[in-house]
Amino acid sequence: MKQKETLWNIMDNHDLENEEAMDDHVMSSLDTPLRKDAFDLSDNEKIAIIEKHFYQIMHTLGLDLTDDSLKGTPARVAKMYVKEIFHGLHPDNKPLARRFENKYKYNKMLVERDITVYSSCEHHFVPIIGKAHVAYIPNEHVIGLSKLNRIVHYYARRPQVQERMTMQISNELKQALKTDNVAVLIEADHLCVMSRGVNDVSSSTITAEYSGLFEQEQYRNEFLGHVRSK
Ligand SMILES: Nc1nc2c(ncn2[C@@H]2O[C@H](COP(=O)(O)OP(=O)(O)OP(=O)(O)O)[C@@H](O)[C@H]2O)c(=O)[nH]1
Ligand SMILES: [Zn+2]
Repeated sequence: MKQKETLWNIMDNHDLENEEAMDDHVMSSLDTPLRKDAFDLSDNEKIAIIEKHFYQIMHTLGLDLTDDSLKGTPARVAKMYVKEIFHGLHPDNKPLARRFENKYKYNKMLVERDITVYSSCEHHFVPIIGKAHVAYIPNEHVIGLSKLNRIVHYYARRPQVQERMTMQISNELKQALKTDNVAVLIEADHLCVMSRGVNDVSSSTITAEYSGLFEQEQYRNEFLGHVRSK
């Protein structure tokens, strides 16, 4: 209890500093807008602060936080935010995609399709659920297949808009693979569109970024053919 109080004091001081830092975005328009001091707190400090705030949200909604089923929820939500669904906000959690020499001289398209996208809408903090299809045509290098999935997951696990997520994944793949020949297509359902607001459960959102050879119709069509074939 003593330790928790100390952490909550850190939060109160931190909030004051944050107000001053609010407009202090340091990154490019493609980066998720994070403040300079985004990484000053440890994961455990963040969890303690979020837990306190989520307790207040539930309390304000009138929920009885002495109830057996509810009392652990603020801590559960806080841990889930920091360790799971917003895990991709911290650059330490970025997957390492070691490059291997393309020793087979494979110079055709590699497509990794149906990669699960589980993200969160940054406007409403509700899920975005869908699939990403990514492809590249190698030059000198290849990376492990699972790294394609990991790169998608890393950028999905943060508050997002689908367009930025698409561009972030595309840029990361270009850097990791040292080629511009990269395609990214994401099809996703936004719970903020389905379960509230306009309440449309049948629409979905498609975004795509084609670079290098994929700007040419021939390669783009081949990619789309692979994505659509089952
Ligand atoms: N471009 C884009 N918009 C998104 C994405 N996710 C959610 N949105 C939209 O963000 C907008 C936020 O608009 P607001 O008018 O401020 O929010 P709102 O009053 O809750 O809007 P409604 O959803 O129409 O009820 C909504 O139109 C959402 O559909 C996304 O990935 N990309
Ligand atoms: Zn939303």
